[in-house]
Amino acid sequence: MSLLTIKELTKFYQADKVAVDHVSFDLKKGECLGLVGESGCGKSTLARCLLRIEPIDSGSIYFGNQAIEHLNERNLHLFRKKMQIVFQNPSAALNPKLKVKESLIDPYNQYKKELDLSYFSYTSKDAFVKQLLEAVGLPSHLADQYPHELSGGQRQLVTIARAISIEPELIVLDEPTASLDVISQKAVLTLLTELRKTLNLSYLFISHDLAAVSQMCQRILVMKEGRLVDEFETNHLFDNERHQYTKELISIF
Ligand SMILES: Nc1ncnc2c1ncn2[C@@H]1O[C@H](COP(=O)(O)OP(=O)(O)OP(=O)(O)O)[C@@H](O)[C@H]1O
Repeated sequence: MSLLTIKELTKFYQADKVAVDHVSFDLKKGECLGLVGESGCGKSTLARCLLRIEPIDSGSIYFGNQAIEHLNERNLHLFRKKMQIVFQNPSAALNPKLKVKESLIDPYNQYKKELDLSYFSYTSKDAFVKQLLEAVGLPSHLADQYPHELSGGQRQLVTIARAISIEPELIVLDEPTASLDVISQKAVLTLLTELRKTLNLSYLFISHDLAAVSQMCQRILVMKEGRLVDEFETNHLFDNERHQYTKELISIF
């Protein structure tokens, strides 16, 4: 069953500069779908468009059976709680003036009226924050610290804890390990794989790193200059019929 279906999505920044060009794909429930391509090819723009963070110029976005491309903010609220994003730079994603526990509780406060949590349970703010930190392997004392007191890897784990706190159905991971050292990268990817199974999540995993994508994902989309040029099951990565650009990406990974 498709969780997300994108049809002919197109986004211009200027009249003559297309960032996303008639992109179509679907993401199945429970899947980790990879999106690779070089810097500037339009990956992040596509992510922001499909989450309705940015307006689109044409095309359709279906979450389940519901077209969401024209919904107003009020009607989008219900869908926003089902879709979360983890950005590349955790320092920019966390408010430096808020303690970790304040950042972690924010999505819960926004959506609590509509939430029906099955994995986490809310008895008190402190107990909820503790569960979230435990879920990503962070010690509970970090709840009272500020982002600048954490390492880059810890900060990214906090943004992941925040994203899973409302048990979304889909998480868009936009280069979630790009700002981390190799050891933290591996830890974050391992954690994300475990969380997907435990919380029954679906991921759109965006990266320029084909090695990381092929390790995490069952299926891969390849983007070049705003267009999807290749789409395949990961076990067909090395097949001969791969697009020339995919072969170029393979040769450098
Ligand atoms: N807010 C914006 N205003 C104008 N042009 C933009 C804006 N955001 C992105 N672009 C342009 O759109 C194109 C796609 O950018 P985008 O950030 O989506 O690429 P990307 O594949 O995610 O790159 P990276 O891997 O470096 O993050 C680029 O040419 C970029 O310069």
